[in-house]
Amino acid sequence: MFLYLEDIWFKYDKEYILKGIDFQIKKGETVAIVGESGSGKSTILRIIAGFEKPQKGIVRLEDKILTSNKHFVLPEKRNIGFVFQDYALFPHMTVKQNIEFAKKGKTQEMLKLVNLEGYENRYPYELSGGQQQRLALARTLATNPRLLLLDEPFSNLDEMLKDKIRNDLKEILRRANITTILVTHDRNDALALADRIIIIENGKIKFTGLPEEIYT
Ligand SMILES: Nc1ncnc2c1ncn2[C@@H]1O[C@H](COP(=O)(O)OP(=O)(O)OP(=O)(O)O)[C@@H](O)[C@H]1O
Repeated sequence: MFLYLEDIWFKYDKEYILKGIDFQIKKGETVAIVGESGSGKSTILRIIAGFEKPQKGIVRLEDKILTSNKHFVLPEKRNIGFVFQDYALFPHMTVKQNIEFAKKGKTQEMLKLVNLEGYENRYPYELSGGQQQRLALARTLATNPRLLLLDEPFSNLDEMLKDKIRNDLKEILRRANITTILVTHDRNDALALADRIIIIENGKIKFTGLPEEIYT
C-alpha cells in the first residue's frame, strides 16, 4: 500500500470530529472521500498534509511514517500537493508567474498538461473558474508531488459546466498518473472521478468500495 491512515482521532475542541479513521490507498488510485459539510473531510486532508496533528493515529506514505505519537514530518518535507477549495492563486501574478513561483522551468510542460497553452500572460481574474482550477492544478503538479489532495475541487464552479470540468480533471489526473485523494460533498463528483469511494459520517467511515457498489 502507498498511503496508510491508521486509527486517526482528532478534535479541535472537546469533541472528537474524527473517531478512528482507517484507510489505505494504492499507488495510482484516485479515491474520493464523500461526506456532508462538517463531517471532517477537509480535516482528513489537513492531517495527511501535516497541517494538523491528530491526538492519536498513524499516517504513513510508502515506507515512511509522516505522523505518529513519536514522529512528525513537517508539511514542506512531505512532498504532498494540496489544491485548496479557493485555489489560492496569486492574483498579482500571471499564469506563468504562478507556476514558476512553485517550480521554475516546467511552465510549458504544465500548461500543456492542463490545456492552458497560450494563457501564459493572463492574470487569474482573466480566467474562467475551470481555467483557474486547472492553473491551481498545474502549479501544484509542477512540484512533482507523490500524492495529490483536492479539497472540494468543484465547489466554485458553474453547475452547468460541471460535466465538462469533471471530464477535464479526470483526463488531467490520468495523464499526470498521480495518486489522488479528493474530498467532496457531492456523490456524483465521486462517481464520475474516483476508482474507489469512502463515505464518512460523524467522524467514522460508513462505507468504502467501488463506485458501482455505492447504491447497493
Ligand atoms: N480551526 C477549527 N477550529 C475549530 N473547529 C473547526 C476548525 N476547522 C474546522 N472545524 C470544525 O470541524 C468540523 C469538521 O470540519 P471539516 O472542515 O473537516 O469538515 P468538511 O467535511 O470538510 O466540511 P466542508 O465540506 O463544509 O468543508 C466542523 O464541525 C468544523 O466546524
